[in-house]
Amino acid sequence: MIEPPVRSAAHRADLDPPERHPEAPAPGTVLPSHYADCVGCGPNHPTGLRMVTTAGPDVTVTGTFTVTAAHQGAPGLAHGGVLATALDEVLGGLSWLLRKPMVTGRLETDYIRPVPVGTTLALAARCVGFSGRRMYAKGQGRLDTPDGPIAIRAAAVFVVVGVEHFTEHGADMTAEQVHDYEVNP
Ligand SMILES: CCCCCCCCCCCCCC(=O)SCCNC(=O)CCNC(=O)[C@H](O)C(C)(C)COP(=O)(O)OP(=O)(O)OC[C@H]1O[C@@H](n2cnc3c(N)ncnc32)[C@H](O)[C@@H]1OP(=O)(O)O
Repeated sequence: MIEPPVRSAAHRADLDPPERHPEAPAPGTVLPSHYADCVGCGPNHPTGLRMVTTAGPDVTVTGTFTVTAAHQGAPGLAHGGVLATALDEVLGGLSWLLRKPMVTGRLETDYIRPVPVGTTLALAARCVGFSGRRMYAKGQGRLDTPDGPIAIRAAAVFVVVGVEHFTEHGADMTAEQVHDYEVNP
């Protein structure tokens, strides 16, 4: 039997408010790729999304993703899982402003409009608040411009983790490299 998910990314009213870290990159700063082979932002990934993300005010991030033939599901249209990846990446970028390593615990996505190959999605993410280690966030993607029609929306829970999450479960990652993320965005 396949069990359905047991949790929700809908945020409660009593969250601790998001706090932009005092050393967060200034609004307008282009955020670096956190890993050169990342499918979301890595410049070395052959068919990755090559996303570029930018710090916004408060605890917000914007980003762009241009859909290519490598990202199709139906002919000429973006695959839904790829679009979820784009949302995951821009939401994950909130880590840079919070200066906390975190991983996606839950990602809920509404697909509102088809996204044709050649579209540049204008993505945005905002931290809604915290409950313990859980960071609640919301995101959206608009067609072609930041005021274009909304194509996708997301609600997400990220879970704050220690560096051992990456050093124990991942590859090619030392605690010093993870520390670099914390001090050298
Ligand atoms: C400064 C750094 C900058 C870096 C920038 C990088 C940019 C990155 C861009 C990349 C973007 C891409 C990013 C990616 O793609 S990240 C890759 C995809 N995600 C993963 O691989 C995560 C896999 N899951 C796990 O490793 C564990 O299950 C985690 C670590 C998540 C929790 O296991 P752990 O044993 O540690 O903790 P816990 O089980 O005691 O739970 C702790 C708390 O969390 C709550 N909880 C747990 N799961 C969920 C859930 N699903 N929904 C809602 N809540 C959840 C739980 O109820 C509890 O709350 P409370 O009961 O205490 O209140």
